[in-house]
Amino acid sequence: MPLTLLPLPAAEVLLDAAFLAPAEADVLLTELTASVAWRQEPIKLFGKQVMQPRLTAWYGDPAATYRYSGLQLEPLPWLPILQNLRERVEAAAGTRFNSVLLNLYRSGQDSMGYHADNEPELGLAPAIASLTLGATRTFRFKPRPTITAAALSLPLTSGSLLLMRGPTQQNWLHSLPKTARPVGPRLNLTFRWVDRA
Ligand SMILES: O=C(O)CCC(=O)C(=O)O
Ligand SMILES: [Fe+2]
Repeated sequence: MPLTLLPLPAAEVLLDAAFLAPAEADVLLTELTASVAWRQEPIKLFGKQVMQPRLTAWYGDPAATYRYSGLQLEPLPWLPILQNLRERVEAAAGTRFNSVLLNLYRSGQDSMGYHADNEPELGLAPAIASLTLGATRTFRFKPRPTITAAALSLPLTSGSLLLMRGPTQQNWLHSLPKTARPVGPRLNLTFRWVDRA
C-alpha cells in the first residue's frame, strides 16, 4: 500500500495503514521487545525529576547524537533487524534516516504528552517516519498557535507507517494519550535524520 496524504492543513502527514503485514509486525514486536536495550529515563517535569511513562532506546549512526526532553542520547549501533527496517522505511519515505528512537508503551498507562519534534538537530522541516507494532493506540494532533485548525485523532494499527514532514512540526503538536481500555504493549519506532548540533 502507498503512503496517503491526510487532510491536515499546514502540514504534510502521510499514512500507510498496511506498510507491514500483521504477521510480520507480530514477529518484529516479539523480537524487538526482547533484543532492544530498553531503558526508563528520568525527565524534568515542572522542575521535578520523574520517570518517563514508557521505555525508550536510541539506535543510529555514530554521528547522530541527540538531545531529547533534556537528555543527551548517544546512539547504540544498528541491530540487523533495525537496519533492515531502516532501509525499507527509507525506500517508502524517499528520505534517508540516520537514527531511530524506539518507544515501548507497556500498557494503556504508558503514554507520551503533547510535543513537537522540533529539537535544533532535527532542522526546520524534519521528515520523521513512525512505525507502529502491537496494540492499536490513538495518536493525536492539535494545532499550535501558528494556525487555526481542528484537532485530529488517528488510530495507529500494527504495521502502520506514519510520515510527518514539511511544516508539520512547526504548526502541530502530537501525543499518544493513556487509555483506560485494556491493551497489550505497543512498540513504536520513529526514524529521524539528526545533524550534529
Ligand atoms: O508513539 C508514537 O506514536 C509517538 C512517538 C513520538 O511522537 C516520538 O517519539 O516523538
Ligand atoms: Fe514525536
